[in-house]
Amino acid sequence: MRALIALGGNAMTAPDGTATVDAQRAAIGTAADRIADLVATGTDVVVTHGNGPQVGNLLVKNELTAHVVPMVPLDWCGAQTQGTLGYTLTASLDAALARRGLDRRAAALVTRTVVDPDDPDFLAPSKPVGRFLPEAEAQRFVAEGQNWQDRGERGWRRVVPSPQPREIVDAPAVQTLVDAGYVVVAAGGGGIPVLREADGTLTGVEAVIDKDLGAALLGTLVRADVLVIATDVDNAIVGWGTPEARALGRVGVQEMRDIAAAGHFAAGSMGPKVEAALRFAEKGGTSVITSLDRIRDAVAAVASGSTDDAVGTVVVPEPSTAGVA
Ligand SMILES: Nc1ncnc2c1ncn2[C@@H]1O[C@H](COP(=O)(O)OP(=O)(O)O)[C@@H](O)[C@H]1O
Ligand SMILES: NC(=O)OP(=O)(O)O
Repeated sequence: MRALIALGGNAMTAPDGTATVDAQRAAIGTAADRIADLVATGTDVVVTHGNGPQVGNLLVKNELTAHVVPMVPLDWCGAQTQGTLGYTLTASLDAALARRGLDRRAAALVTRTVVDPDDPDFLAPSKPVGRFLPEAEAQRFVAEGQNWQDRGERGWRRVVPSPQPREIVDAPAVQTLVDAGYVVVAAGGGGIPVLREADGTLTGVEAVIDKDLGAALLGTLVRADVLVIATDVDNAIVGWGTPEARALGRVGVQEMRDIAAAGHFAAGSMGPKVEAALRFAEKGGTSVITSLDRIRDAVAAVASGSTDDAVGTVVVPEPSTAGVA
């Protein structure tokens, strides 16, 4: 069994999104334990992770210090987050694997993802990054030409272009590492966005790819059996925030496409997770959207062919009646 685990914000920062070093280390330590539990079952694991808070914070640091040291572009900031988070994740994973007496090691790979220069998101940025601010403060930055969006209860957040991932340049290297027995950390932040020039060379582009969409593509390319999107809720919910809310259990791709088209999943949060789950399942794999604590049970349920709805929202290639978990 091969699993691609996509770690969400709660696995990378404090529950309120605080991205201090201690908060990140603590969250990543917990995530590493859950992943090591899965590795202990004999599953091959590739891990990918978000970088929204971290890359947004780096962008701010860049801008604030531009009068002292040279600015670097957003794709460099993304690469830096892959480095720092890869370093922290591999350290925590190695320790968690060793605590379980497993003779396995982690390796992190700087990963590039090709995007389309004509992607419409370059003109209408949609990816929230960095910290939340009250509207009045956000409007000051809007006046300076930045793009900010109202993200609901927690306030406003800066948005940057988020083109679709088209090709993961380093997928063959990920495949080689996982085949060799490594727990591989790859395509962090969806991968560093690059354009493929006419002569075949790659040029970085200022954007942040959605990590769940990157995970779906990488999962297909490394022939994962299951894509697990680990977040802070147990299921995708139909009627989210309404009295009719119900948790989705096992659901077929066509039915899930119809539910998504009806607008049940918010853009910038559950929306891309459901889209990623669908893309992976449409290529023949099984996708699960669940909470971090359930990843081992979710993979076990998929491996055994169980229809247990309690493991999360399971999107399967074949048609199925939408179940209530
Ligand atoms: N229909 C929905 N079902 C479940 N959660 C939803 C839904 N719509 C929006 N959400 C929100 O999506 C959040 C998960 O997305 P996000 O915060 O982007 O995750 P992560 O940081 O783990 O990648 C949940 O905490 C929930 O607040
Ligand atoms: N790149 C990305 O999707 O990061 P988050 O999951 O942290 O938003």
